[in-house]
Amino acid sequence: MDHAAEANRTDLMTITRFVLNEQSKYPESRGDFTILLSNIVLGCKFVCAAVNKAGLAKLIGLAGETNVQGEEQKKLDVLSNDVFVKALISSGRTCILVSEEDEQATFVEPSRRGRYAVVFDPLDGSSNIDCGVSIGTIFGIYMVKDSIEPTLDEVLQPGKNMVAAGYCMYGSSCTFVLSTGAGVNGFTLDPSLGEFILTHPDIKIPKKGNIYSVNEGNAKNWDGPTAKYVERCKFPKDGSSPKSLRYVGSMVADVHRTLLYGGIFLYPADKKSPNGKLRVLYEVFPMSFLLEQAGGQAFTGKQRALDLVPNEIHERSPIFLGSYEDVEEVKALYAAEDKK
Ligand SMILES: O=P(O)(O)OC[C@H]1O[C@](O)(COP(=O)(O)O)[C@@H](O)[C@@H]1O
Ligand SMILES: [Mg+2]
Ligand SMILES: [Mg+2]
Repeated sequence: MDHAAEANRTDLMTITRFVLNEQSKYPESRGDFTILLSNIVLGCKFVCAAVNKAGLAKLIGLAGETNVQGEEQKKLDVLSNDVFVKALISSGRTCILVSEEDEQATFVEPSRRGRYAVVFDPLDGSSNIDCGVSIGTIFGIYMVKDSIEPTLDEVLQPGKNMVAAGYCMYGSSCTFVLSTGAGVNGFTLDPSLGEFILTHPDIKIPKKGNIYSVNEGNAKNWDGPTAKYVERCKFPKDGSSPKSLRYVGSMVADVHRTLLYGGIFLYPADKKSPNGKLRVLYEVFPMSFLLEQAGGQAFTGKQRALDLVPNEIHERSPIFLGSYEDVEEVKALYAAEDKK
């Protein structure tokens, strides 16, 4: 192997340097975003370490509280939430925080306020914590108009207005995936260095995939278009081979695989949950932002997911996201249904 040529082709890039490079493209930038992101990265490293030793450090199991969603909180849900609230406030760059684990939004006290609002799911895939299956953290960032007297309107707005979104997956390796509106990049944590290194530059999702990802246990309650679409995945009429089913039950893990391999992830509405299960602000929006930035698309069953305007911070929405052509097929089925 021609090491020199190889060395000239690749770049040993940490996430800090990557974001500083991005920042240098905006001469007027004060570095606020870079500081905010470095605290989010620190929070992810902290949670990654806690997840890795969860079984040893008695961090498995329930915390004994219930969150606003009526879900029993896991110890790691509570710990991760505390870590991110601290990391975000101590960045001095945020004014509003919306967390899955907190009923109300947190308004940062004036002396520590900055001009970003952060919506986040501190620990996603909670049902998989105790069995050590991949889980993650999801976040979205808005630049607020008025950091002096911020109101909830700063976050109750379309996802397309976010300035950045990302997730960190705590799996066989710890992977941080980020978009600041100019493509999607993935970084892998080198535990020996404690550094996130650029390993997945400029991620582009394949136009079409051969994987579908859904909790088929809800099938009896699905609406017509969803049932028809999944039927087609299993019994294609166009002579193509059936899609493979993959479902981890952690949105971060199912979306990460979809982003890299292509295909579609869906959590549709059904008779039991007419708005689906996943939350608009800190699950649907960040993942839809990343998918669109990678060349895929995200659809609610009615509209482009990023055009949604939520009315309240824990609002849910059905979601179909993934490869462009696969989601296009779902959109056609809903359009046909609407015509009936
Ligand atoms: O068990 P179900 O109904 O398939 O739901 C799985 C979905 O619920 C979630 O676990 C909800 O997220 P939280 O774990 O953050 O509450 C998603 O990660 C996942 O996609
Ligand atoms: Mg979640
Ligand atoms: Mg969660």
